[in-house]
Amino acid sequence: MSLKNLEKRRGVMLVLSSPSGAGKTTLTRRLLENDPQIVSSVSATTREARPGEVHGKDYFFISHDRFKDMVDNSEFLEHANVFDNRYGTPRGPVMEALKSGKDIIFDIDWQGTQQLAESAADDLVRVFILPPSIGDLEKRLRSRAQDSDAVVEKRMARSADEISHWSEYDYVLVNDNVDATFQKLVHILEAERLKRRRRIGLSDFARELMEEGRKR
Ligand SMILES: Nc1nc2c(ncn2[C@@H]2O[C@H](COP(=O)(O)OP(=O)(O)O)[C@@H](O)[C@H]2O)c(=O)[nH]1
Ligand SMILES: Nc1ncnc2c1ncn2[C@@H]1O[C@H](COP(=O)(O)OP(=O)(O)O)[C@@H](O)[C@H]1O
Repeated sequence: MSLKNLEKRRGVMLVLSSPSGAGKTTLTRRLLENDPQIVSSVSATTREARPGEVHGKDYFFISHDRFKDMVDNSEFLEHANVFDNRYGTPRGPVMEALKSGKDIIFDIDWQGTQQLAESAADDLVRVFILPPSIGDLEKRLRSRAQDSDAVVEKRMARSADEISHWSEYDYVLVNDNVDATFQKLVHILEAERLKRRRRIGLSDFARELMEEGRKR
């Protein structure tokens, strides 16, 4: 057996959740830029695009009617209402990515994470991002300068609710220094990729080693 076969593995479904503004999007972008083995799940949403956001890259920006059709046709792996809008993970691209041995990163809230935990517990790795303080969270939302004051207020008002789900996650990172947090995320992913249950080629490899060992 070649060592190449040993590298075969099931993809990781890496979920990042946090209160809005804690840094999920920043960390996701960095991971995608630095690691060709991971792709991102592009959600569909009924919310308006922010300046600079690209349809099909950041989100699929769709109407409420279209969203409802997709729900009715079971096209979502999970979906939820967040901040008066609807958000959902299209099923097809996730299945394709996992089949081709890629990892896939999801920027979804606690409701979506719970749904994925029901349907794909073995593949899931859940990471919760906390801000160093509520003051920092607000500063980050305002400095991002892409939402109106009213929208920022709404996101801040929902932050405690989102944070209350922190203990449902496998890992919790406090995003104080973004470089340090990113390194921790990379280490989590590396370790999860090495987990025995994901490594499809391992049992054949070990069996062959044992057979050869017994012959000596
Ligand atoms: N359940 C679920 N939540 C999502 C999905 N896409 C985005 N979200 C969550 O919706 C919330 C709002 O996202 P967004 O409007 O982009 O604001 P942001 O959190 O400031 O980036 C965040 O908590 C996201 O994680 C999805 O497909 N499903
Ligand atoms: N560790 C950090 N320190 C300071 N600012 C940060 C840090 N991480 C992210 N930011 C900034 O905070 C704002 C919100 O981050 P973002 O990644 O959009 O959060 P989320 O996707 O969780 O809403 C952005 O302007 C981003 O550049």
